[in-house]
Amino acid sequence: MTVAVVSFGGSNCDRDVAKALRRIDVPADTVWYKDEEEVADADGVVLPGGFSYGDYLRAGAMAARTPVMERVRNRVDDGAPVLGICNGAQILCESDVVQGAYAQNLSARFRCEPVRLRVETTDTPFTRRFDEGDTVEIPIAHAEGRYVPDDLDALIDDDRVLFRYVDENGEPTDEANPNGSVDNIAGIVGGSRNVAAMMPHPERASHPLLGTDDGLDVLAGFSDPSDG
Ligand SMILES: NC(=O)CC[C@H](N)C(=O)O
Repeated sequence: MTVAVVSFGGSNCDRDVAKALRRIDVPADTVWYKDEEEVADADGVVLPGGFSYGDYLRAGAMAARTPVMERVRNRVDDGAPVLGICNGAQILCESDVVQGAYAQNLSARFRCEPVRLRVETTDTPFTRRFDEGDTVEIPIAHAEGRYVPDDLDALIDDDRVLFRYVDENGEPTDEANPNGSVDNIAGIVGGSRNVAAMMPHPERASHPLLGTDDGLDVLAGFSDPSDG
């Protein structure tokens, strides 16, 4: 599986994700957003974190309107694994690939800290290595991370909540919610369960030296399923 990590002007986590993927033997490289054919040919796509176009208008709003997003949408429709991380998640919402929107954190502050997440569904490439209810530690770093779904009931009924922010007991409390996301939602699933959007950064949890490598099991969604 060859993964294209799409770099926009202002992306800043693109090389980190590509490196983390290569650590788990997934061939991955950054692809400039103008190189649309490379995205069209990739087996999987990551929209990485950062501040595309300086977060002007709303975070992700401008990147969502670049032509490469048509290619990303095609890969989603084809069933390829596609992951939006932080700014990438915002871009997926802004382009209506997944439902909902990201608003400013309730604290009105940029929050950069480790958070605990509970795996809410294992029926996605990105969580198939977990058991439902497992918790992982993966850092966040955002100012506009308050997830507001269009239709919360539909998300829940379709089992499309990927992660929730939880406390040390695995409970989705207000204190554990770093940004005021509705129902503590930290990640969601779209398409035919092959596309996911999440605010925490798995590439920042990809080596014991970073304090946790829990994120590698998420990125393993791009590995061949037969590798276990
Ligand atoms: N780390 C990121 O991707 C930041 C996302 C976005 N620019 C925000 O601050 O909300």
